[in-house]
Amino acid sequence: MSHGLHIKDLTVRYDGVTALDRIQLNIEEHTTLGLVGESGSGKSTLARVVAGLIVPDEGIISLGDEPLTRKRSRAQRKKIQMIFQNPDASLNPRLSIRQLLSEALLFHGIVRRSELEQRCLELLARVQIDGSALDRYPHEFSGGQRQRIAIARALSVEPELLIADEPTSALDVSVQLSVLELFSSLKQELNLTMLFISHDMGVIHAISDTVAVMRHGQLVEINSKDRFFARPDTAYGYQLLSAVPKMPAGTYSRRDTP
Ligand SMILES: Nc1ncnc2c1ncn2[C@@H]1O[C@H](COP(=O)(O)OP(=O)(O)OP(=O)(O)O)[C@@H](O)[C@H]1O
Repeated sequence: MSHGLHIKDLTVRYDGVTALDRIQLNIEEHTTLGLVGESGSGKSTLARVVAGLIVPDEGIISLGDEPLTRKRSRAQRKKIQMIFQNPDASLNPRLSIRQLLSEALLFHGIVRRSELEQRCLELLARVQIDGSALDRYPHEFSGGQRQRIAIARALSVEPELLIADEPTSALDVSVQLSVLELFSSLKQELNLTMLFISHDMGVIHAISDTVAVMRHGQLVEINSKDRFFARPDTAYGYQLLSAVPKMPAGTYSRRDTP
């Protein structure tokens, strides 16, 4: 089996409700899969089960040749990191940025203590946060900056797969684009393999190589980004694309006109 993520017959039920129904999916190494679908279609459940936060009822998740066990080892947990919609989900408010980054680095034995500070500064630089942040606390930063710090923390352990579940949706519109641009540049620089969830087709277009469409717990279409946006294979894919509001020419108000 090639590197990357491989999912076979993955099923998750919540109290009898089938949230994921025999999902088959591969994400090739160094590519980004954009996952779309209406609210309640199962996107977050897929993210959480791949991240190991939910145990599936059935199915197999493998990274490269390695099947991930139901109870994951520390080494397996390190390999898949997740960015949430709300960065506070992964940033303990009582820890300084230095502690937040160091904790993960030491826990997984990534660096020696003597190299910690240097590595923390490199991680912050990678997400365009000034080194003076090290001894500050999450609440001292804006939402966009906190999301950058959460990204630095996720990247600190050099994961094989990064999962981002609506990572820009909770941010001010003014910073959404800059965080998306950060994901795009990290993707290039670090050759990341990503599962990226968004309901925003513009975001999916900007970041994805492949697009997967979920509906009622099933994957109904998997397509290359270019093909999906030019001509989706399914009527449902087409419906999702046509629901995107378009700005018809000539609708700018006078105030916006230079
Ligand atoms: N903890 C839970 N307990 C019971 N049912 C759940 C739970 N989490 C999700 N569900 C149900 O599972 C289905 C899939 O939900 P999920 O959150 O994965 O969808 P989603 O596509 O991520 O939606 P959204 O875009 O709104 O986040 C829905 O029917 C939802 O109501």
